Amino acid sequence: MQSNVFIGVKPSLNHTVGNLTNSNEYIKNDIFSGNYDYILLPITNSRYKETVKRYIKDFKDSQDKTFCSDLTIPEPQLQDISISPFNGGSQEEAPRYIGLLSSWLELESPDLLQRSLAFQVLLNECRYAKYVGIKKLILAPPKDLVNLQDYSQIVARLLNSDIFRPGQDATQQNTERMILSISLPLCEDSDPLATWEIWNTVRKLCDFHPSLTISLAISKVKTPNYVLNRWLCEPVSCLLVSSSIFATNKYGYPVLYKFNQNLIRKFQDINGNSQITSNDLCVLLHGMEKYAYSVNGGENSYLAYINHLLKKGDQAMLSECINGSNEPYLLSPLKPNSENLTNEIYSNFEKDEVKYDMYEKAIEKAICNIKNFIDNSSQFTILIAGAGRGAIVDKLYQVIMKHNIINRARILALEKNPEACLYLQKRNFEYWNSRVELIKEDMKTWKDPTIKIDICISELLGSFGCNELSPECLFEIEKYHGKPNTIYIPKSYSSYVAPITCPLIYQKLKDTNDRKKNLQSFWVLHKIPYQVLSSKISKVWTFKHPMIRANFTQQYTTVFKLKQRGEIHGLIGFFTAILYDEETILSIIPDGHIVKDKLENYHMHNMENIFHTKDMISWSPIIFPLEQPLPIVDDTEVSLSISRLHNGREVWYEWSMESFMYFVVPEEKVRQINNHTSLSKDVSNNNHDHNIYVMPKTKYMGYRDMSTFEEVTNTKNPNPNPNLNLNPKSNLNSNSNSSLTLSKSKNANANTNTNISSNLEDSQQNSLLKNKNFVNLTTDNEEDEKAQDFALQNFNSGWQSVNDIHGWVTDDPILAQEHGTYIHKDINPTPTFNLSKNDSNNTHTSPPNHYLSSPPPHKPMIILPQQLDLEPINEEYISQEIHMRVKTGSTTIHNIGGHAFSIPI
Ligand SMILES: C[S@@+](CC[C@H](N)C(=O)[O-])C[C@H]1O[C@@H](n2cnc3c(N)ncnc32)[C@H](O)[C@@H]1O
Repeated sequence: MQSNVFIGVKPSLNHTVGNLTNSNEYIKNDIFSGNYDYILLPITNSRYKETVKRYIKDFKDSQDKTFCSDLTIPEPQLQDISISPFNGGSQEEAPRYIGLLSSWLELESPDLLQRSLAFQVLLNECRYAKYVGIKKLILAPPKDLVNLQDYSQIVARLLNSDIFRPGQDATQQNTERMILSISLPLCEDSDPLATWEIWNTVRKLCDFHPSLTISLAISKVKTPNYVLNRWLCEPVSCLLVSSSIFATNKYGYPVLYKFNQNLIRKFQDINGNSQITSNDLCVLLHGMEKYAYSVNGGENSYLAYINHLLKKGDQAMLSECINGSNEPYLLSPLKPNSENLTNEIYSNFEKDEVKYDMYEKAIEKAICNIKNFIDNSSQFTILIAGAGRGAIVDKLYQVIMKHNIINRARILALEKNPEACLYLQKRNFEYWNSRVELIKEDMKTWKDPTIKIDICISELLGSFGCNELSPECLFEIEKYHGKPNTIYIPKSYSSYVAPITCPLIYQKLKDTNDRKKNLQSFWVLHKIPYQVLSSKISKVWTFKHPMIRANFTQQYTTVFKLKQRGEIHGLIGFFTAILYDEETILSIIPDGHIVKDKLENYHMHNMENIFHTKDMISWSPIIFPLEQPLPIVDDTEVSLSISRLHNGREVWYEWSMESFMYFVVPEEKVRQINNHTSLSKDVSNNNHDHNIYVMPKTKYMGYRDMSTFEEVTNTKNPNPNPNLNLNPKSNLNSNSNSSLTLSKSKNANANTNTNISSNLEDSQQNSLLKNKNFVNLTTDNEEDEKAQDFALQNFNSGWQSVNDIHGWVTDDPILAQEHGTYIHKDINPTPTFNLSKNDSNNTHTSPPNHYLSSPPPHKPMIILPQQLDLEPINEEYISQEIHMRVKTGSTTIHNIGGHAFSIPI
């Protein structure tokens, strides 16, 4: 098994400028020797930029053309393009490119002409890229966060052009899509989720277009886990790896810090699970020429190192694959009560040795227990309710033989699936000595007054526990065949939920024909990345057997705390089942989560069983999606209501959520508000002065766009959350449900620390590299300490890597110093392929060009709370602060009346 992660390179300027033959040689040598899978090159060069600028100037000067619609930007000429169109079109011959779209364009310009120009240039570049067979294009990030909508509008127009429409093959199946990938840093130092938020905004504005992806620049410092986990859920096309984030090992070879090795490994692991075709991950190396002199092995040693990391990852994935993991999927849950399972499904189930071993253990415990209180001569009856093809019957038979009680045990195997019954007949004859009585019945209607059961064994559990109707099925058995002391295996099962972000699922379901129905149904998701956003997973209900009363309907309301902002795309659902006792528990709750049950008991320690049953593969989690994603800010509280409903014919689930945030206000101010209005009243009706002060304790939320900033500073009452203005006449007004409630709860403000680990490569790279005689990358622990951090101090953030990729450089030393960009005087506008072969008269007459004519686009403006003009805070106020709970959003009630999905009884 291979992870399908590719390696690409942005060739150094030395290679791409100057001697044309050299540049071709570079590309040919490295691509064709199989070292690099991709080369990143600009689609057009600066000659095209000059042509376009001249054209726009002429356009402005001309009297008769004044409308943007009159503007038609010329397509690039041969001298304007950097990627050869002369590769004959055959896949074997063609080097594979990732195209870099022009970064000098002003997508967010207030000048409509500039925006029209930007769109047309990009369209020309995309069209050319499609012609030469490029599948991935990288677009520079927005330069100005005020105008994300304008930037996104151009992106959306591109994506909705025919260029990004997937081709059709002869069978009318979708073929590969062209990918447009926006480059951004993986993490923003001052606000780790800020760049994710930029991406999320653009992606939403572009309506989750399936061709829109992200290319992430890795930084030199450790990315907090919650940020990394967030990105792992996104459609990431490229990891931009600058040479400046490497350190050197004791032999002087470049190596990545342990946390960045792990980061690449995690992306490698998840690659291919994104549900997006033609989006295989590419690790893109760049800037190697800058440090080639500082490392052993020169530029090639970076490539060797990344190759080595990926091979190691492939090997690890191979061993995981042997342990049962497979392809990602999103499936409608099985309904074994109303539909018959196929042979293939049974055989897949039966591979799960862990589950059957746990059943065996539980059965043995139950039989030992029964032996204790039934006298030696008495018989007892054991029923396997829903025996399938007999895997649990096998286990029971083994236990009975082991305890030598075959003459005392009456074994009944009940199954309603006629095909599975054939299997049972065969096994009974071949393996069970015909000691098993087969009953071909539906257990809900099976009534034999002569049979009372001592042990009832079943496996009617879905990913959410009760969703395969175990309660309804077993209740009928209890009613007609139970005894007061019948042992039930499982004896209880519980369902759990947590709010998650899972944009890939939302994107997938949203683009289906029956969007509304699909976004209100529940699904089993396997190996598709998601992130639990809440601090805890909540137990919602438990079914116990015997049930005594037919309480099939359940309802649960709970509150989750969500520390980091994001978007909720649904609820993830898990189950646990106690088969016999605390030692025989099945659980699909992923490890490392805190579980909250109804009694507010928090299980963390001494509850090993609350973690995922090791190596059990039968069940994947379930997702209850949201029809519209619910956006949340930092420190949000989400209230959830979920119900299991039953009308005698069907069972279905309904779910809804509301989000709230807390504002910290001095009690004095609250009293002022109170004097004007009752607190539970709709805020929009209040007309008092909203002179609410923001306490410095309140965590800053989200990046701020400048317009919001200006607005709040003008009023001298800055509100640190751009998503919610406390003035009831503005934002809250739009939500007719908005209400204010008071709580004395404390504001949780823990910040995640980012530690820079100095753990370096500790692996057996030697063996891999033995056949490469130029390099030895091995380090050992002792030597790790001596790792040399050779990169320039300034050059380690993701933004710098993004700048480097897009050639956002300046020759102005002051700007360079200010923005951390390196200085490079000139980027030659000549194309990188050899024109002379085809057009010997062609000369390159463009003037020397500085890539930037305007100040370099660098880091978008991110304003921190310290920079806000806060009112001085009196310490006394802090002791008297009150937290105001403000509703920030709500969903509809999903699947009301079971209209989207229900499970027939
Ligand atoms: C999840 S499978 C488990 C099969 C088997 N016990 C095993 O673990 O390999 C559930 C089985 O219960 C059967 N089943 C579900 N509902 C039933 C019902 N109402 N009456 C009889 N059998 C039922 C299904 O046909 C299926 O074979």
